[in-house]
Amino acid sequence: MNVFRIPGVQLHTTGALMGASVEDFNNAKAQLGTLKKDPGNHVKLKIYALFKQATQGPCNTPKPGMLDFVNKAKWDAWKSLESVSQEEARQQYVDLIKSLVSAEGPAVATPPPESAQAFQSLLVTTEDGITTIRFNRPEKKNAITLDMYKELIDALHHAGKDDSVITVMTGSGDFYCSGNDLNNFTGIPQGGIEKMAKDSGELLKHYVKAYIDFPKPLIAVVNGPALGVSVTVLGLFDVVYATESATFHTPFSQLGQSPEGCSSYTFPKIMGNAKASEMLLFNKKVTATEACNLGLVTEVFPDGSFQSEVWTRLKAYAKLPPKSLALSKQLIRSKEKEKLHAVNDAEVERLIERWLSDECMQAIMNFFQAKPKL
Ligand SMILES: CCCCC/C=C/CC(=O)SCCNC(=O)CCNC(=O)[C@H](O)C(C)(C)COP(=O)(O)OP(=O)(O)OC[C@H]1O[C@@H](n2cnc3c(N)ncnc32)[C@H](O)[C@@H]1OP(=O)(O)O
Repeated sequence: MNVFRIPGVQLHTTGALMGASVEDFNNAKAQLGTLKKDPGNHVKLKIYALFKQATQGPCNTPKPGMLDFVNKAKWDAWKSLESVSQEEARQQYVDLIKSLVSAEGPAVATPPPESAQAFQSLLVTTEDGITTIRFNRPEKKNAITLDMYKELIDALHHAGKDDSVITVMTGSGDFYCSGNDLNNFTGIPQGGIEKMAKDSGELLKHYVKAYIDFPKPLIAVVNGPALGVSVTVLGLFDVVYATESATFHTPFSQLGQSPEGCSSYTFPKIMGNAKASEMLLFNKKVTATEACNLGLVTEVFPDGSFQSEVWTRLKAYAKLPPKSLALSKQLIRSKEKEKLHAVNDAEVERLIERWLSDECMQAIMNFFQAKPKL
């Protein structure tokens, strides 16, 4: 029995684990004991929670008392992963330990690999020639906060320059991403609501620009339902693989908003005006198969074999000549880059007006007053 002792947190590593990569999991566990630097309480709690979720599944112990701070923090961390499958938790555990160990790499002059950057709401790893950017707020269906937009811009910037061959975006837990975090528009900051809308517009413009200008093959692994801005930017990906239970929903008019992510141009181009209008104007939620028929999704896989089939394929892609891939992608995308930037500017300008509208404010209040979900 190995015990990795963190003050107040003990991980006893016994018992059989589900799934095929017990060896990876055990290796990660062993590597945990070699860490030289304390990764901090936030990361330690995440390690603890992922370990429990991977080995025992959803939290099944009674909630500790309020004054039992350490055990309550551990309980909350584990509980927050209740929608994460054991297989997913095990993968995240392995990914997180790898990123911590690679951050400590050999003490040499070269900076630690970009993939080692620890983000608050993302899990970014580089392995087998693939940089994976994983939305990592499963307890909030991977909704994107303002800071998360900045982290995603940063992660894409580094992925575009690191030594990986392709970049993959996917989600933790049972959702791919539920789009913009609607809390982004609730607190009115200093400078008032106009400044908030303008600043959000600038942030969104840079966020979408990061996709337009991304230099390498960018692949979405849509592991569950996708909403809003996580759907609209799919038109800027090179390949979109989806599990059969995934859905794609852009509830803009319901929220008093308007399309972003260049979808006002890419969706009609991909699927025709009428089908694009059903999604972007009339809030039609489509299944993975329907999205594939529309051309938004490249291929749909059975839920049971999705992860293994897709990652086997992606690892094969990552063995291809990197410069040929990047330069061919740029050839395909360069013709429309100017147009896409102009569309992004126009969409952001419209959204700034929408965010200041009564329609939008009322729609967001409705959401938080627990009106029927979208
Ligand atoms: C810089 C600014 C850029 C802005 C760019 C604009 C983009 C446009 C968009 O993205 S529009 C789309 C926005 N997204 C939504 O409107 C989705 C809202 N969420 C829902 O409808 C539902 O939560 C759901 C369908 C995604 C999932 O429903 P389910 O019943 O399965 O789960 P819960 O509702 O209980 O969700 C679990 C907790 O997660 C919180 N949450 C989920 N999505 C969001 C979100 N987008 N924003 C904020 N919070 C979200 C939900 O509130 C629950 O939290 P709780 O456990 O604390 O209650």
